Amino acid sequence: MSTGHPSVDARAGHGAPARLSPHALLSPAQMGVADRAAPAAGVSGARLMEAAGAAVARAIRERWAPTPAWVLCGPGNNGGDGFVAARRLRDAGWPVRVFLWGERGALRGDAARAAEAWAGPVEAAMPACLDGAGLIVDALLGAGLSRAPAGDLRTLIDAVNAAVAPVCAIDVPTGLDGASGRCPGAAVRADLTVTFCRRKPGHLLLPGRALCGALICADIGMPDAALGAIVPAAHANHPDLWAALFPWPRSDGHKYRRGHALVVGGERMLGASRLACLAAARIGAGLVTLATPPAAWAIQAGALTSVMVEALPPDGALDQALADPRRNALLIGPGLGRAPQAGRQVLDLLTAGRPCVLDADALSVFAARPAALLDALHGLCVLTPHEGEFARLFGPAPGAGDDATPGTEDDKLRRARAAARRGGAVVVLKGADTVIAAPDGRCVINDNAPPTLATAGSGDVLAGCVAGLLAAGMPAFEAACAAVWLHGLAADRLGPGLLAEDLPGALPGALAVLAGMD
Ligand SMILES: NC(=O)C1=CN([C@@H]2O[C@H](COP(=O)(O)OP(=O)(O)OC[C@H]3O[C@@H](n4cnc5c(N)ncnc54)[C@H](O)[C@@H]3O)[C@@H](O)[C@H]2O)[C@@H](O)CC1
Ligand SMILES: [K+]
Repeated sequence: MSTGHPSVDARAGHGAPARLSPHALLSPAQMGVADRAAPAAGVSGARLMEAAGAAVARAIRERWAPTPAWVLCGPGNNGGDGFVAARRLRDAGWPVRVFLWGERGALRGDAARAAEAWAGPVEAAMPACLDGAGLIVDALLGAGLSRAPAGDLRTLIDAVNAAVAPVCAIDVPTGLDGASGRCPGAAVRADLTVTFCRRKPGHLLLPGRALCGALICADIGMPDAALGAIVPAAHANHPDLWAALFPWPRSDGHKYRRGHALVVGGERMLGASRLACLAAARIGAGLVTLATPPAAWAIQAGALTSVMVEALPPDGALDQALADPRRNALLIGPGLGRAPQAGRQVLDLLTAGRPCVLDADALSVFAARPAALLDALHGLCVLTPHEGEFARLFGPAPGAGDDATPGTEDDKLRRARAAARRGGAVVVLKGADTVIAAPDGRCVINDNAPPTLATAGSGDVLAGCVAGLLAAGMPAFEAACAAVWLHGLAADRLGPGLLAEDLPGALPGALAVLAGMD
């Protein structure tokens, strides 16, 4: 069994099923597979549903003081979880009312039994029923979303969102596609979402993440054997995935052993390449050299202290800069500009066959001829495009109004994975929900980046972080995951008001947190 992250899926022992990483993200369809496999592994669906509803009731009681809880149940097992949660809250002394969207007689299996066990009144769900609620529990639809909510359901969702009471969603806010994070219509906005067993990509990808509110993933006793054959849709970024490969300085090391990053800068936006250089040095490269057009040399040399600055020849040729093989990681893009020689420089760097980061203009300069870049990439390359740069190379994202079928993963995961496969390189598709994809199909979603990172120059810092870790010897995919995580943590520690130039100086604090996680 391969999960894409063998390093994190430890074997429990001889003959025991593999334990799926807690950072694995399972699509709703994969959760359904586990659900159906659970009884054969000794855990019935009814037991899972009881554990799920109990976990919801527990999470609610931990977050809110007793208040009238109105539970909206739908026609499937998500509704069944709602009936269990309602019973558990009532048993704890809370005032509870249950409203069903659909016919009572249409409930089946475990959900029907959960409704029986509730043994209380079940009213019809309609928008006016929300009056008087102190808390709304959304158990309308979960993993079973099969099309855009319409008609009555849409009206009900709108009413939930208009109500003043806080909302706890079971599994996913109704209307959210757990596979993609997209909402093919209206979706509930929750304050708390309680999901089960493992998170889904849609809990981390936007807009889904923003609809979930606080997220709790509860253990409901899913047996390992039921999860064993599943290859996760992705993983959530976490040091467990890459910390074993993190290139901490060695006590017997010297600066050359820590690697030498070469950054190729341009003639304008000089701060961009400086930010990248400082980040590369802070995160772990032993030496950093900035190769710059002659016209910018004096300014760059005057502004940088621990980074070496050298002038390129007037035609921008890189043979001299690349002559020293100890310059083992290359970065081009920040502040590069789109002059004709920029494209040639990018291709020359790729020809060197060394670990290489391509960012910003190094990508955009190929907008009119993406194949020229994509055919030249190799497995040691990391591309760090934002959505605009990505679209120039790989085509536009589906529009916001696009009616993707739920569960088809027509989203950032699919696009990043396809781009990585096409280029044969690691792709970091940036955003508040950055996705890192490898050509072999591994995919990681990052969720620690604060919105304050949306500021000029933060991408240059990220590109420098990746280059610094490549120079220090980390493999490309793990270097990209580590850089994105440390970049997010550094920003988070700075808080509001951060400028990109604060980030390199905040990396030591982020590195200290990482070191303390061992
Ligand atoms: N390990 C697990 O995954 C567990 C899952 N459980 C629950 O089971 C849920 C999944 O149950 P189901 O597969 O029954 O799915 P749901 O309960 O989400 O709903 C399925 C029903 O909704 C209908 N439907 C879907 N989209 C619709 C739309 N847009 N408009 C109108 N009707 C629509 C379907 O036709 C189907 O009848 C999970 O979300 C979770 O809450 C728990 O009971 C226990 C364990
Ligand atoms: K729900």
